Amino acid sequence: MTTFDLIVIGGGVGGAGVAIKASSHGQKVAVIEQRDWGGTTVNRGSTPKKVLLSAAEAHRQFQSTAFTDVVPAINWPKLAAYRDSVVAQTQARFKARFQQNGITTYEGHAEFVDAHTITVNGDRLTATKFVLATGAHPYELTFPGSQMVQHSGAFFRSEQLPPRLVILGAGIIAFAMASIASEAGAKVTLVQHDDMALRGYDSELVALLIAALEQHGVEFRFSTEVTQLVTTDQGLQVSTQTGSQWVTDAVYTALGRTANVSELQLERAGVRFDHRGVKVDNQLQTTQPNIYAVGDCAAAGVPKLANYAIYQGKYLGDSFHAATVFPIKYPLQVTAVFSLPRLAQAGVTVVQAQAQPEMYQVKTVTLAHWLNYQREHDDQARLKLIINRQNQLVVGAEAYSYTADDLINYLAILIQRQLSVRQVHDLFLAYPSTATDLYGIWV
Ligand SMILES: Cc1cc2nc3c(=O)[nH]c(=O)nc-3n(C[C@H](O)[C@H](O)[C@H](O)COP(=O)(O)OP(=O)(O)OC[C@H]3O[C@@H](n4cnc5c(N)ncnc54)[C@H](O)[C@@H]3O)c2cc1C
Ligand SMILES: NC(=O)c1ccc[n+]([C@@H]2O[C@H](COP(=O)([O-])OP(=O)(O)OC[C@H]3O[C@@H](n4cnc5c(N)ncnc54)[C@H](O)[C@@H]3O)[C@@H](O)[C@H]2O)c1
Repeated sequence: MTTFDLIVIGGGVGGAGVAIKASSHGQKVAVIEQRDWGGTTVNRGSTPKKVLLSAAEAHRQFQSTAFTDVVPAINWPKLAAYRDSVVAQTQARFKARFQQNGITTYEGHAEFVDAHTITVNGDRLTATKFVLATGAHPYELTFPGSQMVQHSGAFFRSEQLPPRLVILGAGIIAFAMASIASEAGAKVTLVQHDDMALRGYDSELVALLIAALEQHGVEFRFSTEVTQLVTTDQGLQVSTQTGSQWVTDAVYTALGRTANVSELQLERAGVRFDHRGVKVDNQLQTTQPNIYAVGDCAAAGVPKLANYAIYQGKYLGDSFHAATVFPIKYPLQVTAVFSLPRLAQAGVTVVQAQAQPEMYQVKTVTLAHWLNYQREHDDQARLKLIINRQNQLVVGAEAYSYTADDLINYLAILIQRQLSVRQVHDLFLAYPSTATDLYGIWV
C-alpha cells in the first residue's frame, strides 16, 4: 500500500492549487484525476469559452469600424481546431506542472474505503490528509425528450455551430453562449423559467445587456419552461409550458451545477454532504477531521467559480504547513460575465448597496464618451461605483462594457488596498489606457 502525506481527489484548478502549495512545503502529495487534467476550467469552461469569445469579439469589431462592407464570417471548424489545440496544450501543461513539482499523479476514479484509505484502479492508497476537489456536473432535466438536450460544455467544445439553437437558463454561462453563437451567425433563443436574468447583478446593467443581445437577434423567452422536445423532419420541435412551439437544431442547458459527491463513498469516510456539496467549516474541514474540500464540490457559501477554487486551494495548501490556522477570509467578491458586452462586479454589489442606502452611495459614471470606449464603439459603457458614506472609500463597482472585466480587476485591486483618491492620483501609469481612466473615475 502506498502512503502519502496528502492525497487530492480531482485534478482541476482547486486540486492543483492545494497540491502544488502543499508540495512546495515539502509534503509527499498525490493527485488523482478520472477524466481530464485541468478539470472543467481547462476542458469545458473558461479556456475553450475565451478562445471562442476572441473570434466573436474580432467579428464584432470588424462590423463596428471601417470594414462594414466586408465582414468575414467566422469559420467555426477552423476556430474549433484552434480551440482544441489551446485546450490540449493547457491540459498537457497542467499535468506537467504536477510532475515538475514532484507530485505523483494517478488517472482513475477514486473512492473511499475508510477515512484514511482510498482505491484507484484497484490500488489502495493511504494518506494522513485528503482534499476533495471533485468539482460539479450540469444539472439534469427530466422532461420528455430531455435526453436530446446537451450541456454547455458540449457547446464550448462543438465542432460545428448549429444554425438555430436554444439555451435553457439565463445565468452566467447562458449569456456567454448566446453572445458567441449569435455573433457567429446562429439564431439563438434563450428560455428562463422566471423573469430574472443574471441574479445578483444590477438590473439596469442586465437590461442593457439583454437589449444589446436582442439587437443582435437573440430572442428571450422569460417566465416559461421547456416541457418537451420531439424530433421532426425540420429539426427539434421545442414545446414550452406556456404553449409556444418552434423548431431548432440544438438545445443546450446552463441551469446550474450539482457537486460531484455521490460516487466517492463518502459515507464510509464519515464525510457529510447534501445537494449543495460537501459540508465544510470556515477552515474548509469536512465532518471528518483529516478530510477537507475545495472548489465546486464544497458547500462553502461562496460562488462556485475558478477564482474561489484556486484561492481555497492555496489557503489549504498553506494552512497544512502553518503553526496556527486562521479561518479562510475572502477579501471581496469578484465575478465577470463573459458576454458581448461584458458585465463585471467587485466588492459590495449595487443590489446590496441599494438595500442599505444609509451606508452606501451608488454613483453612475458614463464611460461611452471616453477615448477607450469611443474607439471601441462601446456606446453604452458605464460603471457604477459603491461608496462608503462614512469614509468616502470606494467599496464596490459594477461595470458594463466590452472590457468591463479589465476595469473591474483594476478597481478590485484598489478596493482591496483601500486606496484613497489621493493615493490613486499618486500612481504613475502608461497613458492612455484603462488603468489611467482610474484617475477620472475614482472619486
Ligand atoms: C461553461 C463554464 C464556464 C465557466 N467559466 C468560468 C469563468 O469564466 N470564470 C470562473 O471563475 N469560473 C468559471 N466557471 C466555473 C469554474 O469552471 C469552476 O468553478 C472550476 O472549474 C471549479 O474547479 P474545481 O477544481 O473545484 O472543479 P473541476 O474543475 O470541475 O475539477 C474537478 C475534477 O475532479 C475530477 N473528479 C471528480 N470525481 C473524481 C473522482 N472520484 N476521482 C478522481 N477524479 C475525480 C473531475 O474529473 C474533474 O476533472 C465556468 C464553468 C463552466 C461550466
Ligand atoms: N464567468 C464566470 O464566472 C462563470 C461562467 C460560467 C459559469 N460559471 C459558474 O458555473 C455555474 C453554473 O452556471 P449556470 O449559468 O449554469 O448557472 P446559473 O445558476 O448562473 O444560472 C442558471 C439559470 O437557469 C435558470 N433556470 C433554472 N431552471 C430552469 C429551467 N428549468 N428552465 C429555464 N431556466 C431555468 C435559473 O433561474 C438561473 O437563472 C455558475 O453558478 C458559476 O459558478 C461562472
